Amino acid sequence: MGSDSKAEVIKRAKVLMVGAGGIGCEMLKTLALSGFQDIHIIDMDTIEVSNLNRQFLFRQEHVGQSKAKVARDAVLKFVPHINITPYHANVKDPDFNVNFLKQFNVVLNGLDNLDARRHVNRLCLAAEVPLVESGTTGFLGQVTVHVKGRTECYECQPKPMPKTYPVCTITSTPSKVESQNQIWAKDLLFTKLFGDKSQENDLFVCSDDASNSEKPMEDIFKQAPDEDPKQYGKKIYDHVFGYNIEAALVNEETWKNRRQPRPIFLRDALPEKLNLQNTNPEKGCLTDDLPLSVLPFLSLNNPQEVWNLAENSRMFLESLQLFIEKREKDIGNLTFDKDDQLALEFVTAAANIRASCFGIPLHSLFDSKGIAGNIVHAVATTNAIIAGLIVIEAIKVLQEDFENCRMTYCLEHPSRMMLLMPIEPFQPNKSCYVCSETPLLLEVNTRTTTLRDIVEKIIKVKLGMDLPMVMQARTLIYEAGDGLEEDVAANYALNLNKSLANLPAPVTDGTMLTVEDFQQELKCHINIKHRDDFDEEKEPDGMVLSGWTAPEKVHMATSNGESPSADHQITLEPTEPEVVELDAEMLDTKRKLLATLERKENEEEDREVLSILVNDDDDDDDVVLLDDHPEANKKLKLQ
Ligand SMILES: Nc1ncnc2c1ncn2[C@@H]1O[C@H](COP(=O)(O)OP(=O)(O)OP(=O)(O)O)[C@@H](O)[C@H]1O
Ligand SMILES: [Zn+2]
Repeated sequence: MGSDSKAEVIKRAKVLMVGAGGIGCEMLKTLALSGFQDIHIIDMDTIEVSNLNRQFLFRQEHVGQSKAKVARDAVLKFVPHINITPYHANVKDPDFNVNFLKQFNVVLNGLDNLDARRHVNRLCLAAEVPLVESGTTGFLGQVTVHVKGRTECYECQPKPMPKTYPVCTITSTPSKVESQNQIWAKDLLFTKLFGDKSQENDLFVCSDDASNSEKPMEDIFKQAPDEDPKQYGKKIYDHVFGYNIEAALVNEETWKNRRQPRPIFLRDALPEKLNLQNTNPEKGCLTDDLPLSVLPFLSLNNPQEVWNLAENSRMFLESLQLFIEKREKDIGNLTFDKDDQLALEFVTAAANIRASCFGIPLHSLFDSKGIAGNIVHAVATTNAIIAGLIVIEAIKVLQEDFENCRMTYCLEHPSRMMLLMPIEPFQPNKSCYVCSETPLLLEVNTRTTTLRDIVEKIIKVKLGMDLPMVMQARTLIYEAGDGLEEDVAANYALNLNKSLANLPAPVTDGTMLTVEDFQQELKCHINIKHRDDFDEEKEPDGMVLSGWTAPEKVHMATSNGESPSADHQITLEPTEPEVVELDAEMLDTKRKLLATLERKENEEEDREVLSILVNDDDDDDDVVLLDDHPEANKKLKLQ
């Protein structure tokens, strides 16, 4: 496609979009309006009410339907004569293998988790298809370009662990991102009970049982004047953790690709005698000096402790009751504040009960405070800008104009008068175990560590392989998968429980293991180094893996979802714009910041795409206006 004109490459391109959420909806619209004719979309999710505020291709009547399919139908309404092929599926399904990917000219990610991003990165490397990767968190975002052999791959550099959390799908599918339950508890339930009651959300959904009740559904959250607060609390409990979950289960489409939740009713969570026990603080015990709290009355004094389901259930009921009895005048005006002790107790309990429904880890009050206090709301405009930049980069890739490809960071505050910071893509990292053959090093006690530890904690979790095969020299010591012969599977099961040194082909100091995942077409080598002792605090796994891109803790709040894209280079600290400049100076010499005032050859073309994404009638579509700039209204050209 190299020497062809832009219009031609766009017309002939076959593109794969992964993710039809916040970024994905914007991206599909921009692709279609830019002239792309053949677009495939994979998304495993169904539409939630909480998506509607920014995933503008979806409407209320689409709730519960496949995102990929509804996005296709919505776009075909305004661009009817193009081909859009939706797949309501997980990109990790074996159908989307390397051969499937090879049919595409470019892959565009609009994902929200590290796991799927790593998987797509590996498929793209194996299929030799360029990848444009993206992520947003609030006002921050980034687009990066990954071309095998030319630029670093998505996994060449460590990924920061986000300290902030996106507002995610908070209604029926919190299977991956644990913070989703905190968001659900504070933004939906807390608000519904104690804040703006008119807020529209999925909480009204009832199972048939509940909807048979005489009261209209809206009334469920309203406490009747003569209603006992305890009874009211029990009713809310059963509604949100029992009937709502039952109702969500009805839509089989939603659970096709994920684990089903279990409804929890109060009678199952709390033995009747505890349920009846009146722990609610006697009015005399509560003084104005102390913050309202249920903790002392339930003897839950350690904020680091994770409460069990019964404790969470009691906390839920007691804190709700206390709100009603002691803070009646605030009700209707409250928004969650992590420093409001009672609110935090309520939100922690509600989030944990919901996590129990979904079989995901619960959090202590302490952790919950961190999570609930650090949630970043998705900003539709950031998604639109990022989607536009993805399309701009995709076009450069299709034209094989790799020289001009840029990784672009969207900042919250201008730095060097720029809100969009373009950076030349980096060279591949020669010691990346994903895109180069460099072996990893694993320090481990080979006498005490089992093969299972290595497979689960290292190969699956750290290296992100799904169906690994492990070889010691020529001996196959483990293989995952369903189609194994019975005796072979039994043999591997035995191996899993053996320590490394006791395997049929012993793994000891100096051994090199070969690990391969056929689906991802990823093979890597692990050199084993025996070590007797490990620091329990710093090395709790009893193993140290070097040479992989471990998550790093940095200040940046990144990514559309739980993990960021390639973003290790810059510390985006909104209150200190100069940080960008300082950090940039420390970058490799090849890593240059580019002055965006400089007009580029392809600026005219980029402008067309940007005008689609900004979607504004005025002809300033191609510019970014900077806040607080001394030269008011000075306009910077986007590169
Ligand atoms: N493994 C996967 N296979 C297919 N689609 C995936 C996979 N992982 C994530 N996705 C999709 O990527 C999209 C990410 O979009 P986005 O971050 O806007 O998420 P969301 O769940 O729609 O919204 P939010 O999380 O902000 O509430 C989602 O629609 C999600 O279904
Ligand atoms: Zn790499």
